[in-house]
Amino acid sequence: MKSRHAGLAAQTQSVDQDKLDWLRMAADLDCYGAAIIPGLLQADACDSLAALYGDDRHFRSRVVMARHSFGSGEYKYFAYPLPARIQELRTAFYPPLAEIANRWNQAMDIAVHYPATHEQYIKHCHAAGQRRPTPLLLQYGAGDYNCLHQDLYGEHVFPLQMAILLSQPGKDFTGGEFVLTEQRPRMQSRAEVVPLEQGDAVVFAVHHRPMQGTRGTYRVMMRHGVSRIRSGHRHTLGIIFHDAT
Ligand SMILES: O=C(O)CCC(=O)C(=O)O
Ligand SMILES: [Fe+2]
Repeated sequence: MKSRHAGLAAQTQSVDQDKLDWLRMAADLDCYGAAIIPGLLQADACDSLAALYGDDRHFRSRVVMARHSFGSGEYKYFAYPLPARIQELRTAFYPPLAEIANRWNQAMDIAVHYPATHEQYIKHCHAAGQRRPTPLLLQYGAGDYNCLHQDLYGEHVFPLQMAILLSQPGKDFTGGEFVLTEQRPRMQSRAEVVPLEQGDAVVFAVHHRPMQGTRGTYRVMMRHGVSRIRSGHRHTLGIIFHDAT
């Protein structure tokens, strides 16, 4: 067990290893469907990523959430080539998350196996017509919110994704909590609020995860969203590992 998780950490060399506790993260993902990575990005890195929002050369499209009843606020999908830091995060986090995803698929009896590297995985997406990049920057103002949803963009779904809070709660904005819900079969939904500081990442299940019950393993449906921003502005970087049709 120990060596397997040491192996996980060794694969994310371009991110600060001291910040990563894969044993805890894997356990949190198994128990709650989400895990926090405290202080993944420094404040200046957060600020410069958030500042990209105004420069349309980095993006392939802009979505005004209210137009699609997704909530209120807006986001932009990055274009290829992704900014270096984002490409690096996507590549570095994929291998350890693929190990967890493969373990989950085994537990849920799903016959899909994720390859070891993101480069290999994205080739599968592209071959299946999912060629458009999905990393995104989100921007919310006072009164905005993000409805509970799942980021599915085609047949190929990598079951874990990551969001990094780029703004500072209490200073840049108030409200705007990251929220997850889980729907267990024939049971009422449970909500989980994920407390994030600026630069923290949350890794979470995209659409479902296995849960050990008394009569075996079952699938829990997961959704995520953001509660209403009470004041100020909030930016998030979203890293989704599959591409879109
Ligand atoms: O703004 C947030 O915290 C949520 C972003 C989101 O929905 C995503 O990254 O997929
Ligand atoms: Fe999302």
